[in-house]
Amino acid sequence: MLAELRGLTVHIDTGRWNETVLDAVDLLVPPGEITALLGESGCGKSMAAAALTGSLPDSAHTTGQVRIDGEPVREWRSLRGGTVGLLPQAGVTAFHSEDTVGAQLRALERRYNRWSVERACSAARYPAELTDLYPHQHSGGQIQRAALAAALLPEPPVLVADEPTASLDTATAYGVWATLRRYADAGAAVLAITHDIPMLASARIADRAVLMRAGKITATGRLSDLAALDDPYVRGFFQPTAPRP
Ligand SMILES: Nc1ncnc2c1ncn2[C@@H]1O[C@H](COP(=O)(O)OP(=O)(O)OP(=O)(O)O)[C@@H](O)[C@H]1O
Repeated sequence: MLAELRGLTVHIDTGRWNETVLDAVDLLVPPGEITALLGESGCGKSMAAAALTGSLPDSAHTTGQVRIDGEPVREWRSLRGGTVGLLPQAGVTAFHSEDTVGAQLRALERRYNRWSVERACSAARYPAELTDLYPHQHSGGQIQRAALAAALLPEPPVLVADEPTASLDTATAYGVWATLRRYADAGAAVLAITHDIPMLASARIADRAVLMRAGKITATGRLSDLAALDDPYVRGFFQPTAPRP
């Protein structure tokens, strides 16, 4: 399934301040691939994820389209979870607070009848012995992996992972990237938002990378092609010692 943003502009107006957070963004997330979305903090990556997963804030005004397999999306409720899965940047927001993570994962297993809880937890590197804990009793990295398990359970053909490895040690992060790689190899369209460029580059995990700056897509290509660009903003991502302009 191909997911895409077409000419998507998102303007946020909270009444106290307003800002254009996405500016005519064209973004392709093809099946069978991991597309890495990179860019400096606050440039709009999570907003692009929210647009693809139908979870923009109420204060957002949009123009342009979100398309799944070429068809403009009008009714998000029918797509969420089963068709388009989201691993949110703050994993704890994937759960409600009143029930254990295990109970919530089992509810997803029953609802979608796709992956088992055991399979999803193992793929997400989430330790099964934690399932009796409530969401707030987890560490940041633990709840992030629980949220990945929750996102995988419905086996969505499109998976958006917002900083899937941000709170993880290197070995666990590598395991999570390997899972996302296998998930894409099985046919899913995966969009991974990340600052974990050294891991992406060394393990050749992503098929393509898309670079954002101030709400706009500024470059798209293989990671190695982007790394070779003679642009100070781009170089800042690949050579962390160089100050960004
Ligand atoms: N719920 C919200 N309501 C209003 N504005 C928001 C909301 N969430 C984010 N923004 C604004 O949208 C802009 C883009 O934020 P976004 O979260 O997409 O950045 P990001 O690239 O994902 O950053 P980071 O790498 O730090 O997570 C920021 O200026 C931010 O202040």
